[in-house]
Amino acid sequence: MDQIKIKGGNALNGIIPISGAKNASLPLMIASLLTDDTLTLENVPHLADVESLIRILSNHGVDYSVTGRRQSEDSNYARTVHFTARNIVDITAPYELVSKMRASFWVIGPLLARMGEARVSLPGGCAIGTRPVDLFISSLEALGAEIEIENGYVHATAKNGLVGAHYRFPKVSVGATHVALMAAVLAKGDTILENTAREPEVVNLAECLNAMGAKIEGAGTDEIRIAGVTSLSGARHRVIPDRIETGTYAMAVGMTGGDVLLKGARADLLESALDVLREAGIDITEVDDGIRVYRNGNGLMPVDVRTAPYPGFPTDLQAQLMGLMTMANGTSQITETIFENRFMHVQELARLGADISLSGQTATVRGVPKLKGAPVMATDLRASVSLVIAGLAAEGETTVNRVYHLDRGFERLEAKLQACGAEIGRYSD
Ligand SMILES: CC(=O)N[C@H]1[C@@H](OP(=O)(O)OP(=O)(O)OC[C@H]2O[C@@H](n3ccc(=O)[nH]c3=O)[C@H](O)[C@@H]2O)O[C@H](CO)[C@@H](O)[C@@H]1O
Ligand SMILES: C=C(OP(=O)(O)O)C(=O)O
Repeated sequence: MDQIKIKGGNALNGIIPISGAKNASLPLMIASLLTDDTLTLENVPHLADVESLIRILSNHGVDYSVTGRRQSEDSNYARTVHFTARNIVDITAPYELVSKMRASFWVIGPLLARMGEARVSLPGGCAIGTRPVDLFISSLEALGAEIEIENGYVHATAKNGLVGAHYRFPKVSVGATHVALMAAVLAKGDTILENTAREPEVVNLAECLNAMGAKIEGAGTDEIRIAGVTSLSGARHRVIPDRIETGTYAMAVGMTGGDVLLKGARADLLESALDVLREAGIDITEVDDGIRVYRNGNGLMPVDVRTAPYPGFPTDLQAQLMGLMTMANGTSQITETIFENRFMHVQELARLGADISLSGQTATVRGVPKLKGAPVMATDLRASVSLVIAGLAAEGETTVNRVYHLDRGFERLEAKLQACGAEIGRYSD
């Protein structure tokens, strides 16, 4: 199993290209199930989750092809991928595939809308919480689906098609918003969805669906209105830059000091996180081709933060912020409000010398003057990268085990950091 080894202490200086967003790519790829025409997505990152979803879509009968880099593209890696779901050959998403990646459950929306039936394995919980699917079920039922749960599978049917409805989510959910949106675009009549997630990835999906011929208004607000259409066509659409990768590297620079251009990043996608980093004393400026992050030798200020749905501080940056605050000049309080168990990184950061205590959903982080390298264990995607951030500043060597978690969501992490002066490498044991 691969390990990442880091020799801490080097400042980061240079350019880090920001990849296409994992959490935008996944729903966009799933949207290809809604049409028999080709959906072309630009700026799709090379990630384990993208590859897993390609396997799931292939099982439903989706063909895909990748085209090479074009003259206008400055990244060697961004891919343009074409997805064609000419014929859906299987409406079942089996346990073996869905259990590998939660977002694959989302195929339930387009399969139901296009085929009138879907049978999708329950995704189950994961290291960060129980993650139920009740909101997916109640919103699809509102659109006229009949749903039964049998043998670990959600079986949804709408033999005469879905019907537009007025539905209010009792709780904000990114995934359930994506799915209800993808289902409602092909429903008969109008749908109003209230208390919807406002995440930029929802906006990116709605723009793609509109380019395919859907009639959606209000994405990015808490009320989305959809006028159903009978069919969708293909389209060409670009995946937005990854705001979580952006925030992660900004925090890495905050941790080590240095001066880095996050090339292609969009500040408007993560204002609340950038505000927190400014409060911590990191210099952040929006420039023509991205975001410049700079910190000189001054210490970091502590911050108090609560995670919240967009536009609040993202839960997907909570672990990284905790890594950063381990070396602040004072005590920070970080409260997790989205997932009940997203603190697996606390004990691993403690192995590096961090002083963190947990009470309920709040972590109190007392800054220490230095961290010391140690072997640590990655437990989930964002927890893993918080250990990398801490390792970049720790004295001596940090070995991060189980790095397959990182490969789910960070494209070429070691190469990007090495290019800015970090001593970091991957080894197989
Ligand atoms: C692939 C992807 O985009 N994943 C993101 C997505 O996950 P995901 O879409 O799974 O997260 P949700 O927004 O749905 O979850 C928010 C909260 O709602 C709860 N919930 C959700 C659905 C449901 O039917 N019932 C229910 O109770 C969840 O357990 C959680 O406590 O948004 C999360 C919150 O920003 C991010 O951390 C994930 O990175
Ligand atoms: C929690 C995440 O992903 P997922 O919802 O796929 O588990 C994440 O991207 O941080």
